[in-house]
Amino acid sequence: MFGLNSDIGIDLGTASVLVFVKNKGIVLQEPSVVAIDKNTNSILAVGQEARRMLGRTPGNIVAIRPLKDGVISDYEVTEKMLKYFINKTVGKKWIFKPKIIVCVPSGVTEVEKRAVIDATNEAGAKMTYLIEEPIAAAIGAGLDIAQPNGHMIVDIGGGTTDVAVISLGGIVVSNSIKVAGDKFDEAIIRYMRKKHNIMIGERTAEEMKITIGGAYPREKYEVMNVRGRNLVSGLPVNIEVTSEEMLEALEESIMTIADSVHSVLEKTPPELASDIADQGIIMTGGGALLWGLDKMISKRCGIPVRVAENAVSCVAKGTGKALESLHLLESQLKGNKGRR
Ligand SMILES: Nc1ncnc2c1ncn2[C@@H]1O[C@H](COP(=O)(O)OP(=O)(O)OP(=O)(O)O)[C@@H](O)[C@H]1O
Repeated sequence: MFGLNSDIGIDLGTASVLVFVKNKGIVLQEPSVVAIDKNTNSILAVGQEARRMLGRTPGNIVAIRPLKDGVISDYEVTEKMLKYFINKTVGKKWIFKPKIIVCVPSGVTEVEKRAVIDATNEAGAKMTYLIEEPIAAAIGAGLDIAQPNGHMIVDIGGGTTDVAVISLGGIVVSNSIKVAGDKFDEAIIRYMRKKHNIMIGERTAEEMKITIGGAYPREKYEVMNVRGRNLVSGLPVNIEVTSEEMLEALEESIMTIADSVHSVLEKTPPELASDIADQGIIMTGGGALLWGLDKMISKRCGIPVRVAENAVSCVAKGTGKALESLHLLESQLKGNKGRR
């Protein structure tokens, strides 16, 4: 427990949830997965423990990812998951309920924003504020976004890729697409089915992406032994897959992301575009760690690209920093009072 009045920042992601507690830093990082007993509708596990059950549950148990494409797809389960993580980080007994800042992708609709605010309020917030992911990512990456200077952030998560040009603390041009880490995994699953007649699970696909996946040719081939089920015989098989094959599997999704960056650059006012050309593009989010993605985007756009330090935790860190200056931001952030 972290005291009786700990305001918190939450990176409520499709793949993972990170919680930042004021004066403590990031105290929780867990997968956004909840395991539920269908017979009793009770929660069996949340986070890491529930993730281990994905694809491995008997009939009465379902392991659910309640967010899809960066937004809430199962409201009730999201609320339960949030409640669990909030209790885990600030304890169950508050004298004062915490103020909570939650990140949302830049393209979300008013209805989607409302769902995040309501779920967070129901989970126990005194007041919920929303911050756009690229702004949080930029702050977390250590950029001084308050200056009249253009920065480009490409935040690649599990469900969404947010591309934004930021200046004077606000977003000038942006684009949010539903192509990110999850789509990479789906592309690998499709590739394995088509090319090798093998069915693999989500977790295997993610492991392949992290181990041998890439967006740019490597100097030396990497090989991975992959286990799946042969679609013809129905039996388990082992095959070797190379990093070259992964380039083919991921090409379409990678090009969609590179095109999105390119199109935002095309719409960027010239002064800001020249700032970005000087300083380079900053990539954040877990998806930014895909091998060679920075090189690939740099080649496509002709601008240097670098992956931020601790790319996965930038958004949560930025949310935390916003929390520290909540009194200054209160008028800018979209807020809503908790109901209880
Ligand atoms: N080393 C790596 N190489 C490639 N992909 C990676 C690596 N590490 C993590 N990822 C991918 O990053 C994605 C998760 O990133 P992150 O935690 O930033 O997403 P999120 O904030 O939950 O999602 P979103 O912002 O879209 O809601 C997953 O698809 C994961 O597989």
